[in-house]
Amino acid sequence: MVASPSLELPAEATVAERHEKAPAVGERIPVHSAVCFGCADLPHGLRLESWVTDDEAGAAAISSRMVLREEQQGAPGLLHGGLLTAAFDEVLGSVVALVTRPCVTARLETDFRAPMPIGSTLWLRGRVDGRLGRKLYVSGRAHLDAPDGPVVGTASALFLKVEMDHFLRNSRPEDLEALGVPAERIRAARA
Ligand SMILES: CCCCCCCCCC(=O)SCCNC(=O)CCNC(=O)[C@H](O)C(C)(C)COP(=O)(O)OP(=O)(O)OC[C@H]1O[C@@H](n2cnc3c(N)ncnc32)[C@H](O)[C@@H]1OP(=O)(O)O
Repeated sequence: MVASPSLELPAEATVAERHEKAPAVGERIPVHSAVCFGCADLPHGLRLESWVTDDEAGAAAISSRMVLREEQQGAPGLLHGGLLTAAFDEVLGSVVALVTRPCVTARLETDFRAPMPIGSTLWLRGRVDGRLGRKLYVSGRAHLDAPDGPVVGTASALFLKVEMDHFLRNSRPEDLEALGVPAERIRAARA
């Protein structure tokens, strides 16, 4: 499958290795926010669990697991497609965070290759294919019921490195303050 032009890895892109302070191969990636729909242990969340994995080329890579639950149906008995895209957003965002942070999703393309029955487990993989300036090019695959099970979905995405100001300007002030950001700093970013 050919990615959309803006998702194609440019020839000048370089290998994106893990940051020296990122978790090591085999380590679990911690929940990055207690309210995250993707990784936090919330009743309504995806509850993805992720681990750092090895990569032949030395690029940042992760493996993730997600159990498909009753309340996630689209067609009867099958996973809602948007939730696979949400799962890829989390997995690819998490792998990018091993290289640099903060980053946000600019573009994300999902290919749905086979239905995903409720009750099964998705094993997802994410890899940073390359970096060029602020742009991180990533790809992912979802396997059914085993890390090497049938491929049910693939994704390509572009993430962009942003400054903390992105959140200081756009997140709700009360959420930032709950994280300990001084109100003064929030006001200054919005002035
Ligand atoms: C520890 C953390 C773990 C995280 C895991 C969870 C992951 C969840 C991640 C998310 O879901 S983030 C939420 C969803 N994304 C957003 O809310 C982002 C909303 N969009 C924006 O804020 C801005 O559009 C964005 C920061 C992405 C870009 O604005 P900028 O002003 O910084 O970029 P600019 O427009 O200058 O473009 C920079 C380059 O990127 C390119 N670009 C920007 N948006 C693009 C796009 N959508 N598609 C393709 N290319 C794009 C643009 O063409 C340009 O290319 P060149 O440098 O070659 O000229």
